[in-house]
Amino acid sequence: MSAAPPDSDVLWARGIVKSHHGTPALRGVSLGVREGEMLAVTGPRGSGKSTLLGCLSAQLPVDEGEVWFHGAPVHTLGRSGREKLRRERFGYVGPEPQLVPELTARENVALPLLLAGAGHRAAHRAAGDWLERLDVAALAKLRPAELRQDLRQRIAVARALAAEPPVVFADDPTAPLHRDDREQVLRILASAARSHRLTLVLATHDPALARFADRTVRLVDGRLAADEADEADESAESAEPAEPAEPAADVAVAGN
Ligand SMILES: Nc1ncnc2c1ncn2[C@@H]1O[C@H](COP(=O)(O)OP(=O)(O)OP(=O)(O)O)[C@@H](O)[C@H]1O
Repeated sequence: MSAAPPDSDVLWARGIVKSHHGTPALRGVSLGVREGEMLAVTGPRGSGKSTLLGCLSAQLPVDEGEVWFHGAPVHTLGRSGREKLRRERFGYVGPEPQLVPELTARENVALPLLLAGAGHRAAHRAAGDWLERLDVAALAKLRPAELRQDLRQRIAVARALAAEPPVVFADDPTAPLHRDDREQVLRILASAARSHRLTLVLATHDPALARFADRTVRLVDGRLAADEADEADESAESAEPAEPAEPAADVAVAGN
């Protein structure tokens, strides 16, 4: 029997099972992500965080279970449907900055806007604005090979946000950054998400970074830790909109 996803959830997953070449990575994960929410997925190395983000962001097909985006099934899409969904609706920042080497920083950031149909001038103006927000405007004309990895990552963050997709996935996005820079980049991600009402799903094994989120779920060995699993099961079974998340007491980031 299959209940419909709650209207309040922009992303909703039930019973996701996923293995990599026979190695189980997710063993039945159910959760909902509310619109405009910043959700942190924490857990030790190898607990399945990247795999979960891969399944939610339509990069990886699930072996079993369901993934829904705005009430439409993702788990039934083929490769090209998933690619289209990713291109048009999702932003993604991985642990390694992946930029197009032939393009300048500004061209890299403008790319998703151009693919979304923006005009050249508007795309480049918006790209310049995002580079400025990430404190890398001075690097606009440089190519990735001319830049340090932490600076490339700032550009990758600008690129993920530039087209203001409804959902941004950030998989350990601060990994290549110096400790002092991590908080700043996280703040920029969080404040961009809040001011533009983007939904942000952040994987990190650093609890200090998870405090930026509205809500945290913890994966252990491919499963949600007990309290979160209970909550997710209830939500999946009842298909009722869940209560708004209580922000953690130490959430330090304000709206903008
Ligand atoms: N491409 C792959 N091929 C084989 N096994 C994989 C692959 N990707 C992940 N795994 C395995 O799946 C499990 C979950 O990995 P995953 O990368 O999702 O965890 P993670 O919590 O994101 O880890 P980390 O914090 O180190 O990034 C681990 O046992 C990992 O070794």
